[in-house]
Amino acid sequence: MSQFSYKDGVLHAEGASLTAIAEQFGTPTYVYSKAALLSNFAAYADACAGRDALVCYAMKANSNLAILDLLARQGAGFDIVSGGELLRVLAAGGDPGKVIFSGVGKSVDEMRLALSHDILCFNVESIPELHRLNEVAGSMGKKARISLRVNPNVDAKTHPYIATGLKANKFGVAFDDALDTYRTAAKLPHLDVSGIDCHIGSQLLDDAPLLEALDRLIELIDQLGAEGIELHHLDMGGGIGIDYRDADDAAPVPVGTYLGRVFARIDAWRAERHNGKPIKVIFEPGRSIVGDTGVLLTKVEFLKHGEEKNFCIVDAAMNDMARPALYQAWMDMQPVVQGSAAAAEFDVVGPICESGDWLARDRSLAVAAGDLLVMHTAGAYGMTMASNYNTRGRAAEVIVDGDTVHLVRQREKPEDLYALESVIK
Ligand SMILES: Cc1ncc(COP(=O)(O)O)c(C=O)c1O
Ligand SMILES: N[C@@H](CCCC[NH3+])C(=O)O
Repeated sequence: MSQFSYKDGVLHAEGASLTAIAEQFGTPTYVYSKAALLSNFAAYADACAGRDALVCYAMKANSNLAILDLLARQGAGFDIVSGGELLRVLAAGGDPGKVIFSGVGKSVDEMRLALSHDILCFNVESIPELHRLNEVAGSMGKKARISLRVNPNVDAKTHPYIATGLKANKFGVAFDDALDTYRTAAKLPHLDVSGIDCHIGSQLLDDAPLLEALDRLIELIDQLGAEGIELHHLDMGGGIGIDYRDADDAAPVPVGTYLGRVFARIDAWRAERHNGKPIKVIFEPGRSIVGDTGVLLTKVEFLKHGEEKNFCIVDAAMNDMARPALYQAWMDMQPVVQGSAAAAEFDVVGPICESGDWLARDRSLAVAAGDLLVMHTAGAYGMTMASNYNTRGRAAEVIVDGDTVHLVRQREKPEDLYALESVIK
């Protein structure tokens, strides 16, 4: 159930009115619902109950410390892609023993940091990375647990910029090279070959491609087992999509249904071909944990009636939310107060000097200058992809818990944005 709903014509996040939040904290502001976050995580935790499974939240989707802290307290692990993300997990009190490290370009320093905190596993994406990790671990007198990210060459049927499991993508080890790469890994003295993983793309509404990828991973686990290379975990990556409320989109498969299908396949395989041996299952969801927990609250600066189009110019921009500009993503917009003006068709745009600075196109909106608008389903890949383009400070972030609103990130002040710079004397 959405935690964002109208009460007496005013949009609320849980028990807090978005008008009051804008008055207190200004705009643009990301507003998250704690109840929505906990309920999304519970969908994964419930489906994993009683099983050897771990949910490693892909924190690139939203890495605010308060969100990490709430998830860590629910038992979440974390999927990280940089040393900086590991530092955030530690700062939020997360358990490094539940951290997996993904990404194609891990640096020596990042490997050292992760090894010094004894993370659960490195998801390795190439042979040169295997050698680098082996050397770094050796120099520290450690063994690094690794899994290979295998590219199952499955079409995820999502936007090309967020599909990752095709041969043409930079990610993972090619399926046909995987056996050889495992053989190489197994010979390296400072690596402990522990698992296999894949991640075929993001915002998948159907789980069929994910299950196809699972079948391919299982095939490899069988082949490796026959050579004496025993794997202890299987990591499905992230990818389950969410409902952006776009009427053109199909409904996403529910999380519980998807996980149920994964476990059913794994159980059948273990019973029939794996001699009942255990295998831990890891998931790396990002968007489906945080996407619908947040809105971006913004104010209308001006309405501008052009020759061909009407523009609703707001104080949020592509630096706050890049998804429309980057992927032509459709994000739902609604006024905070219902019925303040007659509806007209607008492009909702920001103040940045780029024609690509738009948040929504061709939308019927009943708004006047000075009104508040929200962009829905903005909790994932919103704030984490924000920038300071045009020397704009990034937005504030608040979390609503019942009728209490907690400021969890202050608005950046423009005068702080050049603090690291200096002129040549
Ligand atoms: C390796 C990896 N794991 C997990 C995720 C999280 O994906 P999603 O937000 O679609 O669940 C991503 C991002 O697509 C990723 O690259
Ligand atoms: N940033 C993308 C998703 C990419 C996921 C990272 N592998 C989005 O906003 O949809």
